[in-house]
Amino acid sequence: MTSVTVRVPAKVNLQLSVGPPRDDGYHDLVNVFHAVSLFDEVTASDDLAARPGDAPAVVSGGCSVTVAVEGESADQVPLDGGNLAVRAALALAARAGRPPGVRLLIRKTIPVAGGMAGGSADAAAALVACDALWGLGLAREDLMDIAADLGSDVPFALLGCTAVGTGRGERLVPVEVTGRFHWVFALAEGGLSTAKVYSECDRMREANGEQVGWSQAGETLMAALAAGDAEALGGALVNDLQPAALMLCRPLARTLEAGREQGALGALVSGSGPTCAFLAGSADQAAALAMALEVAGVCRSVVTAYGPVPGAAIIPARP
Ligand SMILES: C[C@](O)(CO)[C@H](O)COP(=O)(O)OP(=O)(O)OC[C@H]1O[C@@H](n2ccc(N)nc2=O)[C@H](O)[C@@H]1O
Ligand SMILES: Nc1ncnc2c1ncn2[C@@H]1O[C@H](COP(=O)(O)OP(=O)(O)OP(=O)(O)O)[C@@H](O)[C@H]1O
Repeated sequence: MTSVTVRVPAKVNLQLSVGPPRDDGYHDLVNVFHAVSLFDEVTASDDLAARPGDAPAVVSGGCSVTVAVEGESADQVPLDGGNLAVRAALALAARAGRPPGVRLLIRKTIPVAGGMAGGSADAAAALVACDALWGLGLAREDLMDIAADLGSDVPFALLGCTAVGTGRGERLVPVEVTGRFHWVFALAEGGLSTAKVYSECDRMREANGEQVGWSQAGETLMAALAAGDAEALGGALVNDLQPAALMLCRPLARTLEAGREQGALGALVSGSGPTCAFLAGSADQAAALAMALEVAGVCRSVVTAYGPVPGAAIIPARP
């Protein structure tokens, strides 16, 4: 039996500027992605023998994919063709002369439907793992193309670190960052649908008669990243989806306020939410802030992480 394990990070959006809805239903973005040290792992193996308790295999074009999920909110992750990692394996197989199949095991730490691109991360990890397992050796650009078809956040999960995404968020330019930034994430009860948050954003803008102008990556934000200046970065964080996420999930306003009161350098909803992200000045300050948020009881649970970290990468086999 041969297996390949890939570790892949979550993301937080440092700037998420959302344009008007396009004809295809998507929105043009200026999306400053930042990969943080909260990781899922995806193991791809060629052991295709059925095991008791297996979900039915998803078969397409002669390729059979079985998936199992462990860890954070595993019961909320689909085990059928709706699983993004399964879709990734099948998309790669279609491109690669249809290998017989793969068994995927996903170990989740990234919150499900939390605005931290957990499903996208698993899709990116499955691409890298299956590419290695099947000995395809596809070029990064080819994996990036397949990733972009799977979802707007998937290419960034391959790339990692910090990058500006335009278009749907799939066209990426890496950003130079000095040092390491320390984050606290307040995980919420339940999740938010990304599509619903975008439509709520459109609805609120229309109701408020808001005109949406052209945007670019913020100069203060870029300078803060280049200088490794956490205080400046905290003041420059922007998320256009935040009002919509707060409208759909009212308790988040209190979570953000609690973090600000406890001295966070910046506080915002991560992507489409409902996870809230807080920037701290050091690892010690992040630990203290995490403790204070736990005590305040304003969320389901709290985790700390740092960024930037690299994108999906193979890790050595465990003995
Ligand atoms: C909110 C973010 O996580 C920020 O990085 C992303 O923009 C969402 O990326 P994602 O989850 O990979 O989203 P996709 O799977 O591509 O699209 C899901 C849904 O989100 C909406 N969507 C997504 C990306 C985008 N640029 N405009 C959109 O309007 C669309 O309704 C789409 O049907
Ligand atoms: N491998 C996967 N892990 C988690 N959810 C998945 C996966 N595959 C499919 N899904 C489905 O996708 C939905 C969104 O999950 P995900 O964790 O990717 O959300 P998200 O982090 O809010 O995404 P994003 O930040 O990219 O908008 C889930 O409710 C789940 O039904």
